[in-house]
Amino acid sequence: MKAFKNLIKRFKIPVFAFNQSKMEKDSTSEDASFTKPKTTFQDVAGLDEVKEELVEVVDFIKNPDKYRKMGAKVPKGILFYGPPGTGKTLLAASVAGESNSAFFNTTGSEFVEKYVGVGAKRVRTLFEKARKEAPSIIFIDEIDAIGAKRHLESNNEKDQTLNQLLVEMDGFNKDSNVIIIGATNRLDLLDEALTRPGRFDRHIYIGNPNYSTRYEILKVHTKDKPLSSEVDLEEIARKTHGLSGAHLANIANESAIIAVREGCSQINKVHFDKAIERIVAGLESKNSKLIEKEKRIVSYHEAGHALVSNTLNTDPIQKISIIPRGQALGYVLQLPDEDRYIYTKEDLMNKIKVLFGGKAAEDLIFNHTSTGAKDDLNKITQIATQMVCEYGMSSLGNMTIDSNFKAFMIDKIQKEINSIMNQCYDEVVQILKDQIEELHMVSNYLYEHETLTNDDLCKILKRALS
Ligand SMILES: Nc1ncnc2c1ncn2[C@@H]1O[C@H](COP(=O)(O)OP(=O)(O)OP(=O)(O)O)[C@@H](O)[C@H]1O
Ligand SMILES: [Zn+2]
Repeated sequence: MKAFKNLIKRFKIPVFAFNQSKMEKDSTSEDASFTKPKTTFQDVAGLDEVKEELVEVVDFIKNPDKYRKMGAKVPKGILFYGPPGTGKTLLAASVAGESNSAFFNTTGSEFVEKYVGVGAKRVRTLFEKARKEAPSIIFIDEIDAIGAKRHLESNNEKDQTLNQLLVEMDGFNKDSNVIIIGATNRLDLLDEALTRPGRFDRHIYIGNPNYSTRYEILKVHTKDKPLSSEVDLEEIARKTHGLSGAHLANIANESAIIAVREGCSQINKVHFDKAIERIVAGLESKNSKLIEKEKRIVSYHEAGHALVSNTLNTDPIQKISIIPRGQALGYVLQLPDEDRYIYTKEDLMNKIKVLFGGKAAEDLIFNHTSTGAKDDLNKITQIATQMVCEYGMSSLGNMTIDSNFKAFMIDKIQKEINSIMNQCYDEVVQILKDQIEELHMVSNYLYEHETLTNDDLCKILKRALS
């Protein structure tokens, strides 16, 4: 038994999943306990853009006067949203660690009680305590448990709890130096009262990690573990597309446990493979070949969007990713250069063409389309319909067609919509055929790196020219 314990120690297998060893309990008052985490931004791998934003928050907590003198508004509420296990709690703890604040780690469901008034009282106590211990960070995980839209279900107790939270946030003394960080997997479920300016008004998306971030996360979680020399973390990062940071932490931990079980003194490649298999099998029955194939398809799909957008000189692409996000397979983040309210016919046609870029690329390369184009097709149909029925941009002439009229003209409308869509689609296919080499290059880049910025795209296209 002693030998086993020593092995556990050697592999640094944590007894608690969360970095408990880095936390010091300072208080155990039943209703509102807090810790002083030692977690820093260094414990959070990747997520550089998010950390950059949070550095400012940390500075604010440390030097509130500097900002107040300038009349700058205190950030009060920050909302992290995105899929589970992506480091939201870890980030909140690291803000507390970096700023040496008291960390109140709570969950929305803790406040939801059977008895009316109990949740509200808990919120009150929590804020009182946080103000007393300031600077403090109040972290509320699964904030949707109390902050879901109020009209969806009438629950007196929940409403009271949410109201109390709003009252506390509004009543914040400007000098109190308490920051609340909420986390949710579903931003869309939250009551607008919570997300409006002055409350949780900074929304930060935290998504699943890309290849290089997965590599960094693996490094963090194996740093104190004895790895045998043939273990290749880059290869493991490549194999774990679509997994979250929590999954990766789990894989590192699981492989250590397997190594202990097998009586080995180091963690080897086989241990990792077994651990990956176990974690992935627990998630879905997909085998890795299927995942690879999907990844190929999505890479071409997103590369198609990007190339068409670039060719037509529409709003520049900010970032493309093939990491699944919600229902969409991959996504293209396109930022308009300026806020626009008026679009010409050409603008709208271009929008349709960029949207067709994904489907056209799939058709061209694989000779068939996946279900991943559904979202694009929805948008295309909507724009084309508006062009015909609302903006007078078809050969039906300068007229708007309301729903009464539509029933009589449905065939004609359909014909116009089809003609717009076909014209756009054919042009897009031609654009992609003309740049088939570029399409392969961009797609390969995406497959490998999983994200692509506008700069990356420009570099690839320049290389294609030379
Ligand atoms: N970027 C990262 N760097 C290092 N470790 C990470 C990272 N992301 C996740 N982890 C690991 O995954 C564990 C779980 O992450 P965390 O609890 O912060 O996720 P979460 O987004 O709050 O999840 P949930 O939505 O389920 O509450 C962390 O304790 C850490 O070990
Ligand atoms: Zn698409």
